[in-house]
Amino acid sequence: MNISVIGTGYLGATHAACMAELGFDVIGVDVDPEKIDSLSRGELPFHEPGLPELIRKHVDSGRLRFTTDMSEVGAWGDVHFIAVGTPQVKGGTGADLTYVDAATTSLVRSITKSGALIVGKSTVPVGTAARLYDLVQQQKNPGVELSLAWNPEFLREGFAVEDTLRPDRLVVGTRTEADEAKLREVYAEALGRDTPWVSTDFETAELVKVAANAFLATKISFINAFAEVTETVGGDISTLADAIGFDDRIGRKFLNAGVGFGGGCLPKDIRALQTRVAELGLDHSMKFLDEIDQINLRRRKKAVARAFELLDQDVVGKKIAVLGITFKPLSDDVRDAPGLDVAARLFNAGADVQVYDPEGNKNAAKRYPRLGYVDSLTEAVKDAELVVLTTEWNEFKALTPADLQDLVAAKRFVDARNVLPAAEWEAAGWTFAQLGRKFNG
Ligand SMILES: NC(=O)c1ccc[n+]([C@@H]2O[C@H](COP(=O)([O-])OP(=O)(O)OC[C@H]3O[C@@H](n4cnc5c(N)ncnc54)[C@H](O)[C@@H]3O)[C@@H](O)[C@H]2O)c1
Ligand SMILES: O=c1ccn([C@@H]2O[C@H](COP(=O)(O)OP(=O)(O)O[C@H]3O[C@H](CO)[C@@H](O)[C@H](O)[C@H]3O)[C@@H](O)[C@H]2O)c(=O)[nH]1
Repeated sequence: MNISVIGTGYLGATHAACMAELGFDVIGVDVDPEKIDSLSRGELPFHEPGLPELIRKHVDSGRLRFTTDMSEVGAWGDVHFIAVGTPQVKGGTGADLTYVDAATTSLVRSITKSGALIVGKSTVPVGTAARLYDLVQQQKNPGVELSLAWNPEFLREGFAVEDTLRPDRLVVGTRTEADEAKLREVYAEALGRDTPWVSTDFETAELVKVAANAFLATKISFINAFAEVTETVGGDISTLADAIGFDDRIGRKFLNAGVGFGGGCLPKDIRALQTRVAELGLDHSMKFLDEIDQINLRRRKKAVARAFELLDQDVVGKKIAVLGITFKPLSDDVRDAPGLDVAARLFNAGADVQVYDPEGNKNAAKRYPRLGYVDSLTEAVKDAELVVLTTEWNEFKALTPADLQDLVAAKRFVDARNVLPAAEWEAAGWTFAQLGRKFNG
């Protein structure tokens, strides 16, 4: 079976390489020639653990190729996955579907192989698959049988390869048994490992994806709302999370309080869901997600407020080291990253911000070129009046007071991810603040 993947970003490049790993011949298609050049050389243009090795392996074996020319896959592919971006629309809160629409239209026009199946993987508002199904039927070439299915993706950046090869569930929305059977064939190896297979209609498949992300976002903002309370009355947010997490109906995962969620998925997906549901006339059903968003955004302001408190409300000209700029560890992705937001706010307030992230500096510099970027933790913290930890890379989680005390100008630390032992830092003479703990100055 020949497989094409349209869109070779974080999702598409991973999916293409993993499909090759499962034994298929794969072509990845993208409109970005630089991305395609890099992938064709076997080089991954972004950071994702384990993926460079897989891309290299299958480019070398000849099983994986990349092109900017859609017509190459039209006569060749049996299954075409759509993995292009669905970012937040500029100036609004809904999903921008122009890339999905453009990719589908140009793909459909190029397909000459009858019996091919187009499979949407991008995260889309409910109703998109049905609309695209009609578009496919209207625009397909004469004499060509073509169908469409929706197969949302649940991979996490940082674990993308593992999550694709060993997914915790597979969800497929189809309109015919033949389409479902074809997708079973694609995923036969994963299913051999007892992966739950959820076969459903288009609408459920689309909604499962955004429901999962909305639930995860809600869990994070739930604990962060309690962090606002413990910051005021005292108490320890991590102990609270541990204690409720022992109840396996609740579970401890995604209850880490801190500077909140970011990335290319959770923030835009909860906004797009609310927007879509309101469009459908159900203004109130997802209104709570607005509060989830607001709680999350307040966490970034709180991290900045803590920095101000530690510097006696005067940040102008003060050197502040910001450790971690990506939205989470093991990724170079800075889309809607809380750390980058915090760094930019401190810079805009007049601080001399020096950022260090093991993988994210390059992407962050494209968005905020005026921040200072350095290549090591040591350079970032040297002579700093304040250190702010915003992404919990292992390198930062392993820090001890002794590592920094001779480098900094003043022993002040904001741990905005609550990953360091506060008592130890305080005992070593640091003015040490976390989110979700009362700060007594
Ligand atoms: N990043 C993740 O972890 C993840 C996980 C699950 C689902 N998703 C969803 O997957 C989709 C893609 O996300 P991403 O993070 O990979 O985005 P991305 O921005 O990294 O990649 C999108 C790619 O699509 C390409 N593209 C745009 N228009 C195209 C066209 N007409 N033809 C061919 N290529 C085109 C872009 O050049 C880009 O390389 C989104 O809907 C996202 O919500 C992402
Ligand atoms: O307890 C927690 C857990 C996570 N986060 C933050 O939440 C964000 C998102 O984390 P995560 O969900 O691990 O990252 P993504 O790679 O964006 O993955 C999410 O978004 C993807 C795209 O839709 C989905 O496929 C995944 O299932 C879903 O977890 C990050 O900023 C984390 O720092 C917290 O603040 N506290």
